[in-house]
Amino acid sequence: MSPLADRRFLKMHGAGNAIVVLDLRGTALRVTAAEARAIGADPRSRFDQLMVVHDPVSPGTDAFMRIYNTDGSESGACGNGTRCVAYALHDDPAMARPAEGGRLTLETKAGRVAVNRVGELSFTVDMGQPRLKWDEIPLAEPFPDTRRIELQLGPIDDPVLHSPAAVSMGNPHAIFFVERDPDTFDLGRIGPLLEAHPIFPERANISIAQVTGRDTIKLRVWERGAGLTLACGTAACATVVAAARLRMIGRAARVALPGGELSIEWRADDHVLMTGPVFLEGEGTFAPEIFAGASAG
Ligand SMILES: N[C@@H](CCC[C@H](N)C(=O)O)C(=O)O
Repeated sequence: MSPLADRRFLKMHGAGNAIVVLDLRGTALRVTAAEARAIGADPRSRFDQLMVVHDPVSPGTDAFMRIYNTDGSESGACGNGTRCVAYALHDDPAMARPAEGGRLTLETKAGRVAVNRVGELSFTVDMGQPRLKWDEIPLAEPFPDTRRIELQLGPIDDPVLHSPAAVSMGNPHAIFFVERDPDTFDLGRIGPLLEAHPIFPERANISIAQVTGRDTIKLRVWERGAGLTLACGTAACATVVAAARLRMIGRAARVALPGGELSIEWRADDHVLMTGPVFLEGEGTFAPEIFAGASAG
């Protein structure tokens, strides 16, 4: 029997990105990859990301977050999930602790992020500094320090999809800028091929972005380990950074995703701020039977 049986969770979304929040503070429990897959496979707790809240690790932080994709893999960052965790730590009666009011500092395996509440259901996350040098985003071979990767796409065979920008926001992103509506691309077919392209030994989140104005971008994302999602906060951040570096926009933009809109600002001090909504759909407890056969990591 999994120790997660009957544990309470929150079902939320951030701009359409499906998030489950699980509070494991005060315990030594750790979610295995198999348990994460089992939770995501149950329609009651279906998620794009499972955000597991642990006791803080470093001084000056409020909590440590482990972030799981539907395939059980872990990520160093999740923008939309971070806003959901911040909401839970502020407002959920079972999770909020009086000392946690105001600004929160949350830690992941990729580093710290600071979160400010800017509205009842709206949060701004300081996502930290983007990493742009090729040796800081996992790539299989050394590449010249040019702004884009040259990819041999083979089976994709679409002359428009070439030379993505690569940006790490604590997780790896490859962004294809295109001049037509991202909806006209078959991202469900292209995404898995690119996610697993041998150039990305840790795989990558794949974005198709259209700059629609001086401060507006339309974006669709195939997420590493999760597939097509309605929104991806770190992809929106990475896309604005890449577009600004390519002089396609200024340093701030509203990013329209299928599930909602995020406002991104790449500040002069190099930090990327992401502002967006959260929505609480409900809560539940994990049915013990979903973990049958899910004990292996
Ligand atoms: N949806 C997230 C990103 C989640 C992690 C990603 N799939 C990865 O594996 O890096 C977001 O809002 O940033």
